[in-house]
Amino acid sequence: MRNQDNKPVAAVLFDLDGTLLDTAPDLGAALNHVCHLHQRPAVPAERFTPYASHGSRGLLNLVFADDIAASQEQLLPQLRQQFLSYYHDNIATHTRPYDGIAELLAALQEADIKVAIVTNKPIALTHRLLPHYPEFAHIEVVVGGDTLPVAKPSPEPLLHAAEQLGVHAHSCLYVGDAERDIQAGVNAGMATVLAAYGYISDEDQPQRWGADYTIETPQQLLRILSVADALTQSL
Ligand SMILES: O=C(O)COP(=O)(O)O
Repeated sequence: MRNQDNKPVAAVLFDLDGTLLDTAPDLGAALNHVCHLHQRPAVPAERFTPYASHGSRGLLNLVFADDIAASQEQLLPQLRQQFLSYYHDNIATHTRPYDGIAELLAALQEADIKVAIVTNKPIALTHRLLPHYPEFAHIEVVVGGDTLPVAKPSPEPLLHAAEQLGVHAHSCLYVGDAERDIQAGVNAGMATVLAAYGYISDEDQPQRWGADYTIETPQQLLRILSVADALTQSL
């Protein structure tokens, strides 16, 4: 694949939740822990999974939106602390890379395409989570939601990752499953790929997000890279 300047892609930047890792089961368990503490019924997976890319606040809002609003946000820090404390202690119980991610990352490595992770997950939790998965061991550039003063949809975290990788933003591809991911990629001047296998809810209208490409499986990313033919033979 070539970018607007007809240059090959030098780096692929990935969102984490809903793109590389299926984190929803552990995030949902944290939500249900908070529900239990507050005597609320547990939320089924089909209800929380589409919101798993929206962070602790997005998930807590599924149950506690009215309470948070009625308390004028006073309740949020307590709920968030309860959520994050449980998640910290149970971060990699059910979380797994999506099928094909290990092969995709290996193929990119073989093709000398650099890779980084740009997530809105707090960086301390990200660094706690990633070592559970050996397929990410070679990824040195990881930008979290609080690495900089601003998070996605700001382009800054993506530009920071490109700088760390030593590549121009225009030669990067950003892959993510949420509107803020596509906005951040567009704002950063990167080509954008919507991971349609991730966490997308019925309220979302991903066809309006303006992604340059859409993939239904991680392997499909190779098809949209100029190296696809050579690499897919090695898969
Ligand atoms: O934890 C979040 O806020 C979302 O994380 P993500 O950016 O990797 O989807």
